Amino acid sequence: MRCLERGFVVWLTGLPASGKSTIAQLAAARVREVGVRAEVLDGDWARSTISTDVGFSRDDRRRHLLRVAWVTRLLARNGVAVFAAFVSPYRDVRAEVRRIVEEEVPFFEVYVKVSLGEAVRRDPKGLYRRALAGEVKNFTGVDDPYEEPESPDLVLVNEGVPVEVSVGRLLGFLADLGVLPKF
Ligand SMILES: Nc1ncnc2c1ncn2[C@@H]1O[C@H](COP(=O)(O)OS(=O)(=O)O)[C@@H](OP(=O)(O)O)[C@H]1O
Ligand SMILES: Nc1ncnc2c1ncn2[C@@H]1O[C@H](COP(=O)(O)OP(=O)(O)O)[C@@H](O)[C@H]1O
Repeated sequence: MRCLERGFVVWLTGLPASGKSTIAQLAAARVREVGVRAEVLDGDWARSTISTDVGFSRDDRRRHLLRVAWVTRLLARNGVAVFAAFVSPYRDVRAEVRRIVEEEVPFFEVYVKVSLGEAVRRDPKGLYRRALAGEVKNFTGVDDPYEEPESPDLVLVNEGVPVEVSVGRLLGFLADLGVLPKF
């Protein structure tokens, strides 16, 4: 497995259940298939390891995401293709994340877009149901904001299409930019 001359960070943002982690995992697997090192970081991983001390208030999410940004930066500057999948609902915090990462490596904000209705229908963890019942507070999309990206590098409408289509679009985008070999 080889490192890239220059790694990069793909930052997938979107509602819970939009498909961020699935796209990140499948994209990383495809990158590894061509012999390049790839890493996935997502909310489930970070919140059970380096961010066990944070909840879902605005300040907590910010502290958590800036910490993650530094981890992605360290990996990418060592030649890893990094896929970070976080709800990251606030525009200003995403801009801070970008500033941290872009000091050293390319950063691409990718908006994984689905309607709230579709996210609620998927609800793989049953959290929307609990949030709508008032049992979970500050849940993004229900009683907490999701600020849509205004100028993302890429939008993946991950609804009404197989997830593989979104993965293909993401890898095509990265190959067109020349940061990854053609797939
Ligand atoms: N209140 C609240 N709001 C949003 N999400 C919640 C909340 N409570 C738990 N969860 C689950 O935690 C996952 C989001 O974690 P993240 O670290 O990605 O969130 S954030 O970027 O700090 O906003 C998110 O998982 P994903 O579905 O992977 O996005 C949820 O399953
Ligand atoms: N394009 C798609 N069409 C239908 N279901 C999808 C699609 N992409 C992902 N999913 C499903 O949506 C659910 C949430 O995906 P996940 O990757 O966990 O989202 P997130 O990381 O954004 O919370 C999973 O059950 C996943 O299999």
